[in-house]
Amino acid sequence: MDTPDIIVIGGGSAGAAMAGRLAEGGTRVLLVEAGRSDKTLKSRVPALTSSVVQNPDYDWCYKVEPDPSLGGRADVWPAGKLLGGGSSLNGMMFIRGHKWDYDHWADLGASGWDYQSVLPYFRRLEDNERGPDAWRGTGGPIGVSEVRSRYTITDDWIAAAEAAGIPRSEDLNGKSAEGVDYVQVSQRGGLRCSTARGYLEGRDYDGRLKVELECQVLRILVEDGRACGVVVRQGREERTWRSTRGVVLSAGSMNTPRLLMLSGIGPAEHLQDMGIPLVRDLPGVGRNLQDHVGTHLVNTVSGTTLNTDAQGLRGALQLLKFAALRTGALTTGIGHAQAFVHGRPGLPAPNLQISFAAFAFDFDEQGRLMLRKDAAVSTLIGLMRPSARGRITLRSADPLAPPVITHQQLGSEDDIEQIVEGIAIARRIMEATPMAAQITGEVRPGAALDAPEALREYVKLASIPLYHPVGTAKMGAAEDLMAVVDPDLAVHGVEGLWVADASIFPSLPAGNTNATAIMVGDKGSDHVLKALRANR
Ligand SMILES: Cc1cc2nc3c(=O)[nH]c(=O)nc-3n(C[C@H](O)[C@H](O)[C@H](O)COP(=O)(O)OP(=O)(O)OC[C@H]3O[C@@H](n4cnc5c(N)ncnc54)[C@H](O)[C@@H]3O)c2cc1C
Repeated sequence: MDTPDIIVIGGGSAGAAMAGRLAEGGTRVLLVEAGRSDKTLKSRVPALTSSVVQNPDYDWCYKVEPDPSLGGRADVWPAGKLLGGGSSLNGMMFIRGHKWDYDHWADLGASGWDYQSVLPYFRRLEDNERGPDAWRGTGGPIGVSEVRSRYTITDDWIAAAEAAGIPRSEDLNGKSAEGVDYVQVSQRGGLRCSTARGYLEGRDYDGRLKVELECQVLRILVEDGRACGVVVRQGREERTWRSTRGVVLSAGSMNTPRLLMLSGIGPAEHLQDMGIPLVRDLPGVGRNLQDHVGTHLVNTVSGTTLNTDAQGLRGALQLLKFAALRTGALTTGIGHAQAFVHGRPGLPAPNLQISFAAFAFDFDEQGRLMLRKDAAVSTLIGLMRPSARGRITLRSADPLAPPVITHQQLGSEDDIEQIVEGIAIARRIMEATPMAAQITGEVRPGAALDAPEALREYVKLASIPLYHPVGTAKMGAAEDLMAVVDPDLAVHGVEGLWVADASIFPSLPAGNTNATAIMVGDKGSDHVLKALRANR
């Protein structure tokens, strides 16, 4: 390909969708991805996810600053560094979020991103095993399937949740995102269906799409106020690639603000401190960082769970099952059933995601995460609308230096209180029929931890980030000084530059963020195509 029309930076959940759809729409696209190919069993076989997460060959492994709200812990935040990005290493839970979330985006200034406007894109991006209806789609690039690692105890958990008063949802991605149901996963035929697989694999769109791997963009070239190319590092070489119509930045919530700032687009004062010449003062770049946070309830149980299935001969049987039928333990994602609930009255939408898995992890003596050896289940109580807002800044002007990530997962006493309320709901499910008869113990927090104050302390120490960073280049109206892109995803004040990834979310949706990021890439392509047609 000669000079492309558009360069897309980052082939992750949103970027691969963006690049595929732009090429489908007649645009000549160069997709530049820092990571390697996702065509490896480690990514494709669902249960091998743990071999890519926190593996620097496939993961950016960002170390955040010590978080005072988590007792000063400095966690490592994983982020996909391979084609497909997060969609190639995540837990594969496929969930869109609540109607209210998108109507709220529109209220925050993202006009044209209300629920009715995003729904057609959620439908067109998926190939839903449950079939189509007014809310769900078939024939799209992303396979959405039922969990193929089925355990009776998951059915029992759903029944117990109903007995505890949580209504059964027909489809949490359908008419109502409230109640309890099985998880759906982004898989096709028992293998992970990343955006690399869904939008790119085996397709070059009649020569209109070229993908460069292991090629890290160092900065975006802006000349006379217009984005016209990128400076990249491939191997030891540094080079410049130009495009005729512009650049789409889809490098994810940590790298998108980093690249904007390295290119002179961001808070003027910070750029001056870093010695980077200012191209456009946008104070919102890197601000508004949000992430879900959650705490686990872990129970030992009688009967079979994935933990016991992973041992010895049973483990061998699971291997055979996977090889022959693409079912069983090796197809597991991070959750098997889930409930979206209102933890307290008066909320416009559920504030808690309670995810159940028919397995549980523990830490070994070196502090590494290991599957427990006994039959155990885990319930993750996730806070859907945490109050904290963090920040991404540059460490230096060195484009290879990791960014500084400053965040407090638990931003207020009320955040902690909501999780404590969620633990009470999760415990009530375990005490309900038919779960109660199978519970042999509570490992975490531990039955002795019952008093509210003790539980609050537990939440502060045991909560974990859910790896859903969003919002660091937020979309908003022109009059919102902290908005980085407008509702067409165009960067304020720079021609020919768009952002499409989770960084543009004005706020967190209720649920894991991959499906929403893909929707942003897919819908975003229509905004870019519209702009290209208008400026012909
Ligand atoms: C461990 C983990 C588990 C998760 N589990 C789930 C789940 O079960 N369900 C769910 O819905 N969500 C889950 N998520 C979240 C979800 O995967 C992300 O929200 C989503 O992938 C974000 O998409 P994105 O397009 O914004 O960024 P990404 O998918 O991260 O894409 C960014 C891409 O840009 C590339 N890139 C970055 N910088 C450069 C550069 N300078 N030059 C070139 N390329 C660059 C990256 O390598 C990457 O491929 C999980 C995330 C993680 C990390």
